[in-house]
This record gives sequence, structure tokens and C-alpha cells, in this order.
Amino acid sequence: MAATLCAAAPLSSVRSRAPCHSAAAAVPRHPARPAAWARPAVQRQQRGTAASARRMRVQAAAASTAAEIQELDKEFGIDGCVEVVAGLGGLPTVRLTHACGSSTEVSLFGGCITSWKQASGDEVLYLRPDALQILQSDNPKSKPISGGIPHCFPQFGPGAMQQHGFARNVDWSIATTSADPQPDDRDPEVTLLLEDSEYSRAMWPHKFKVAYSVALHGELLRVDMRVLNTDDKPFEFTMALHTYIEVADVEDAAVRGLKGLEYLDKTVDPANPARKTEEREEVTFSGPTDSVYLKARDHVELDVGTGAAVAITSNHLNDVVVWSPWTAMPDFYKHFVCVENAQFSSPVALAPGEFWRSQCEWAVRDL
Ligand SMILES: O=P(O)(O)OC[C@H]1O[C@@H](O)[C@H](O)[C@@H](O)[C@@H]1O
Repeated sequence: MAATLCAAAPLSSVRSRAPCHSAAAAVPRHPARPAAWARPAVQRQQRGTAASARRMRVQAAAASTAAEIQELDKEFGIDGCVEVVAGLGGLPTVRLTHACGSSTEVSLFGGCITSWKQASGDEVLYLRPDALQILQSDNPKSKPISGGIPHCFPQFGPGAMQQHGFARNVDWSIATTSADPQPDDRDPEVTLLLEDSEYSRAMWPHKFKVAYSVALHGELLRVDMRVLNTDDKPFEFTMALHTYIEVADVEDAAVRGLKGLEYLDKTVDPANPARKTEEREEVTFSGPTDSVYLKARDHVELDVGTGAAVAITSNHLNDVVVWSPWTAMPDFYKHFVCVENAQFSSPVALAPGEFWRSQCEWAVRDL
């Protein structure tokens, strides 16, 4: 399906509740700390002082984050359905709650959806334990969140910049929040904003805006992404919604809706993938899997092996990536499969002032 290209139009939600907040700030890069044995002796002797200074810095950062969260909640919270809370890693996070009991959480760090729960309280998404470990450390933003639904933008990868681009490494801001006026059946929604910064332009020399709306419609999770070229020259990008879904056991999981499609098998050499045709009605897992299905249909389904499936419907996202690292992640590969909606095989080209738009929604259905 062809990408949607439109003339510039306002990016904010029509049902906007609050005016645009602050612009996205770049996350400073943190050089890796040398291991204790590699540090000079004198530095090791000063460790106590350095550690308490670091503790004080962490406490000060936590206090300012708490104040920022309170401020954001005052500005963007909507009684009973939209809250800004300290989410994973204490990071500012928007929690949407639907009257039916379903909920979702979106971290401003990376614009990453970190949780989507059904009304029963069952979590649908998967957060890798290694990501949780980083989020629980002193430096929760030292790595992008691996789990939930992170962004790959402006590059899916591999390519010229770091794998999966920079959108998942930086803070997004809240542009608007809204909820339908129907008090018994509100669809809570948040729109996050990402703009170019010194950090992004060092990697990708373009001016842009991304608006990303996340909404709950009953138990269904829905996103809408717009990318606007605010530059005076054209640019191209690729992207993906890198969705991690929890499964009972990867060996009991299956993806349906891919039969007959051509795909790039990246398991051997991601830079030179083998081109194959999918013959299977159900794509099951018995080893490492890293496949990019080209010109995929708008609907695929992941059977999670519990008698339920996650049905994924997308619009203007041409490709579907299916990834399981298998024993490269021995402690937890059994618990998740990534089914990613992507625009990879034909990059989106935007002239100045043009924007591209895509949507995706996820629903759990009983089999
Ligand atoms: O960056 P993450 O979350 O660890 O994901 C990495 C994987 O992401 C997938 O989208 C790619 O197809 C894989 O090739 C890659 O290894």
C-alpha cells in the first residue's frame, strides 16, 4: 500500500484539550563507566566521595522529575482517565485508563508504550528483564527501553546510523490529552511530540516533527503517527513500531496472515538478507527468526498460545517484521515474540511541508 503523503496540516489532535507543552529535549549520551578494576587506584580510593556525590545527583534528579511529573499531571490529567505518573524507572509516564478497566502506559522517554492491560488486568506486552534492570538503575535512560512498543525512527536498520535510529533514545513531550465527552465510555488519548534537536541533527541532518497519538478504545489499543518535514529540503526515512508481545511459550506461538508474502530472512546476514517466499499458513518458531515480510497485508495475528491471539491491523505500514532472538537471549526468549509494523522496504520521501501518516491497532481476541 502506498504511503500517505499530504500537504502540511496541523499536527495536534482535533479534540485537543491543552495547548502544546515544551519541546522535546535531547538526552545526553552517557559514556560507559570503566569497570572498577580498570579505574586508576587514586580514583578508586575516592569512590566513597564520588558515590555520595552521585547519590546526591540522583536524588536531585529524582526530586526535579517528581516536580515535573506533578506539573505535567496538573496540566494534562483528565479525571479518571488520563494521569501523568512516575512510571518505570520513575520516568514521566502517561497512564490512560478506560472505563471498562483496560489501561496503557506511555513513557515520555522514547515515546515507548510500556504496558497495555486488558480489563482483567492481564498484560499483553512484554518488557525484557534486561530493560527492567536498566530502568531500575541510577541511570534509567542510559539505554532505550527494550520492550513494550518502542519506536524505530528515522531508520529501521541496519543503516548509516545506530540500529533503529534515535527516537527511542530521547524524551518526547506531551502535546495534548483528550477524552471523548461520553462520560461512561470515554476513549482516553494522549499525543506526544518529538522534534529535531542538536542530538538528532548530529545523526540525521533534518528538521522534522513527529506527533504520536496513543488511545484506548475499550480494550483496544490504537496509535496514529504523523511525520512532518519542517525543513527546507526533502528527506527520507524508514520506521517501525517494534512491538514486544508476551507469549505463553515461543514454541506454542504462531503468526498468521503472512502466507504467500516475500520476505527478507536476516538471520544469517542482516546486511545481506536472503529473499524467500513464505509458504506457511502459520509461522511458528523453532530457532532464531528475523524476517521482514514485504508488502504485507493490513491484518496479521499472533496466537500467543493461551487460547488467545493479538490481532494487529495497520494502515500505511507496508512491512511486517517477525523477530525472536531464540537462545541469543537464553533467559527470556521463550516469553515473547516481536511482531513489528514497519515502513522499511520503500522508505518514505517527504518534500518540505509534506507529512506522512500511519495507524495501527491491537486487539486481543479469544480463539
Ligand atoms: O533493539 P532491540 O529491542 O534489542 O531489538 C533488536 C532486533 O530488532 C528487530 O526489529 C530486528 O529485526 C533485529 O534484527 C534486531 O536484532
